[in-house]
Amino acid sequence: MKLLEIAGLETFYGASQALFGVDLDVAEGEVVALMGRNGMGKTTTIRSILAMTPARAGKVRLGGREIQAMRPHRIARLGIGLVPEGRRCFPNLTVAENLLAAARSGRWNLAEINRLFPRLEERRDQMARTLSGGEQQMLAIGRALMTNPRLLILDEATEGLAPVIRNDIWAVIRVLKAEGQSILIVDKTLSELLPSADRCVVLEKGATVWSGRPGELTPSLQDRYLGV
Ligand SMILES: Nc1ncnc2c1ncn2[C@@H]1O[C@H](COP(=O)(O)OP(=O)(O)OP(=O)(O)O)[C@@H](O)[C@H]1O
Repeated sequence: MKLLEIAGLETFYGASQALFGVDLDVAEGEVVALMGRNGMGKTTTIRSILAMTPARAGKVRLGGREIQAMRPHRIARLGIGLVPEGRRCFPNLTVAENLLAAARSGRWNLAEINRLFPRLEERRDQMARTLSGGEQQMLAIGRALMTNPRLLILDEATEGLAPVIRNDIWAVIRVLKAEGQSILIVDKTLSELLPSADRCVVLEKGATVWSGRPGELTPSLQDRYLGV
């Protein structure tokens, strides 16, 4: 069953069109990599799924229900957890307060997040603004999971982080995948992204131009669609 279905998405920033027909599906339990060079529309697609920048044409369905005309907070409540680019948390709340502020009942609660991210438990009473970049990213992922989303969306979750922290984050993504969490993920490091993805969707100039399994994304396709 398809959890997320996007068809013919077109999105504008003012008069400037950014998306020209994005098609994308995420099945239950699937990890889908949303790919493409800089500026091809990955973040805009994510913003349109959540109606942060609403689409002007096309359909977005979550669990079969059309959501493109809904407000962002309502879409989030229907079960989409976003880890946005730039890892926004409440700087003047503690780690535990940040997590609890996002809580909705389900598999993920404070104890389970602490088990997933032992570093967050060690820092539970620290203000979020005092965390390192990597810890803030863990907190952002923890916050999204605390909403117990049907679909988790990660936009450049490992960007700018030290290798050891990136490894921790990829390990968590593998745990989530093994548990059947549906995930839509944008990440620039193909060597880390491809082994975790079930399927890839490639955007070029705001439109879907290729989709398939990671093993089908040959070096020549990578060069054509993702090379610099
Ligand atoms: N706030 C904005 N106002 C106007 N144009 C924008 C805005 N944000 C993005 N765009 C434009 O929309 C297009 C798609 O950008 P988007 O950020 O979605 O790409 P991306 O694939 O996520 O790129 P990156 O990998 O650099 O984050 C680009 O041409 C970009 O310049």
